[in-house]
Amino acid sequence: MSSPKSNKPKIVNGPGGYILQDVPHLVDYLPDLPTYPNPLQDNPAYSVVKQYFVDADDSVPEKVVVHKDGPRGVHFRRAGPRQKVYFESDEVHACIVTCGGLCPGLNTVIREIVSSLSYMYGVKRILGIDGGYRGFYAKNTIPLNSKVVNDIHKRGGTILGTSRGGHDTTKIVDSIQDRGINQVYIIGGDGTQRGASVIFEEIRRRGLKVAVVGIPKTIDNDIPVIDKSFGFDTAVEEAQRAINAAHVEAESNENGIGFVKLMGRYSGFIAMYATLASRDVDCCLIPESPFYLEGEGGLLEFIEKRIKENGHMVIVLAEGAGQELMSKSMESNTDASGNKLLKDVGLWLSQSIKDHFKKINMVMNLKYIDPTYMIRAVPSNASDNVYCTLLAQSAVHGAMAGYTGYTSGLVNGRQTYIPYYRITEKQNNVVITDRMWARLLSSTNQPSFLGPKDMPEEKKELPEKPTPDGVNCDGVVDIPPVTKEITK
Ligand SMILES: Nc1ncnc2c1ncn2[C@@H]1O[C@H](COP(=O)(O)OP(=O)(O)OP(=O)(O)O)[C@@H](O)[C@H]1O
Ligand SMILES: O=P(O)(O)OC[C@H]1O[C@](O)(CO)[C@@H](O)[C@@H]1O
Ligand SMILES: [Mg+2]
Repeated sequence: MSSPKSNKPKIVNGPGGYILQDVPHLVDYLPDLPTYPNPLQDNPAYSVVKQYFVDADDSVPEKVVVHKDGPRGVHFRRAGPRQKVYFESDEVHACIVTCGGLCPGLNTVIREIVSSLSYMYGVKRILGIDGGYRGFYAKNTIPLNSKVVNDIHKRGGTILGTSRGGHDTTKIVDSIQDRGINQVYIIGGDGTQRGASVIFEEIRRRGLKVAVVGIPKTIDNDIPVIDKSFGFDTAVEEAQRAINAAHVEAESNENGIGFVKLMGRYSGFIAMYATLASRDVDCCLIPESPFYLEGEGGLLEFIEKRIKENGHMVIVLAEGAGQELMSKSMESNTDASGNKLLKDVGLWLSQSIKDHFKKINMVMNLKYIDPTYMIRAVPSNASDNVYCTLLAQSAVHGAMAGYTGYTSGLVNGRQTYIPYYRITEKQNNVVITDRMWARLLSSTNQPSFLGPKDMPEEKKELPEKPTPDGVNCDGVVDIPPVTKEITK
């Protein structure tokens, strides 16, 4: 058994400040692995496609907006099939697991991983892990094939079941090893990808020929680097139904307020995009943008003004917004994964608004709509289905090509392989000093509820300054990277 070589990030530096934040490969710690011709070269569907195989040097830039004299910046390895593969078809024993909260498109991703493995690479042994990470050691597995998954994309949820908590690395890797699994596809959010990273490290430590692949899932869109997560568009679309209903109710009642609470624990993307899409919303409240209720410039003053002007209004609230305003006595707990369990800000804020209008003796009709789970329990829409298909196919191509320890993700419209540390190092949040939030503020014509002096310093997006050696590492972890120079 070979010993692991290095667990440091693989960084390749090139001319003009080019940086490739590369992903691990099985040969990093198993250097003598044999390769095989990719079976796709004999597949009639692909043999007609010119340049179907991805060039080994293809990479995708993280940032597409550049300055004339700026460095070329960070790049990720382009996803797709390679000429050579590191697994023979009948050698592959794959498994798929889904973890964390539900998200539209989970079943599509499962279906497409199974289809890609079966139809493109002739793989016959694929297992579903039942009920998230703990399913590896506490439950029976579910055999998967093209027939079993044929129409699952039409259903919401995950046919494999999901859970929070239960990540016992040793037991999970023991189970992988005992079952002879050599490709692990892990679909989940930020917590899940952290778990995948730990599993990968343990597999590398044990020197196993096992590819560990993450597929990012989160309707909150809180995973960094990627353009957006699958299911997000579907969730935003579904939220429109609630906002429409809120608008109809608000318009039809005297001084009506339609009030919609949407998901978004720490990141308010769903509320922001649902608001931008709808145009019926007068006020959007998200966790990243603090607000206050009472007094000049406060939320209640704004609501009163808008009602007096328009006779009705619609408010969209992300569940994580305004948590700090609620009584400290309303204790919050954590879930099995350690995520903060939120207090119900929707009910609390509805009551506060009602109390305010009672106090000023003004008629007001508030209708509170909480579609929380409805927006994530639906099957994915057409565009998310296509997205899920590309993600799943890319994930499979990467594992077959021997890459491991990566998340398959869309960056600037291209499929890429992203090293785990970039996915887990921080959370994706709405930057309220960014143009997108400004666009929302001008669309709703709501105040920011912040004076310029209150602007959180750390949220200000500073122009990127090159590091002294002329390259911009943009938050790369502080472990010294394994660096290689490209000279061409
Ligand atoms: N730091 C970590 N190390 C190992 N495992 C983790 C870690 N964080 C979370 N996990 C595991 O990942 C799984 C999913 O985590 P979590 O419940 O936070 O959901 P998630 O993947 O972030 O999805 P979402 O938040 O979008 O619903 C859980 O089984 C949890 O035990
Ligand atoms: O009730 P559950 O399943 O823990 O999920 C709730 C959480 O899941 C999320 O949708 C993230 O997946 C959050 O927005 C929400 O707070
Ligand atoms: Mg999460």
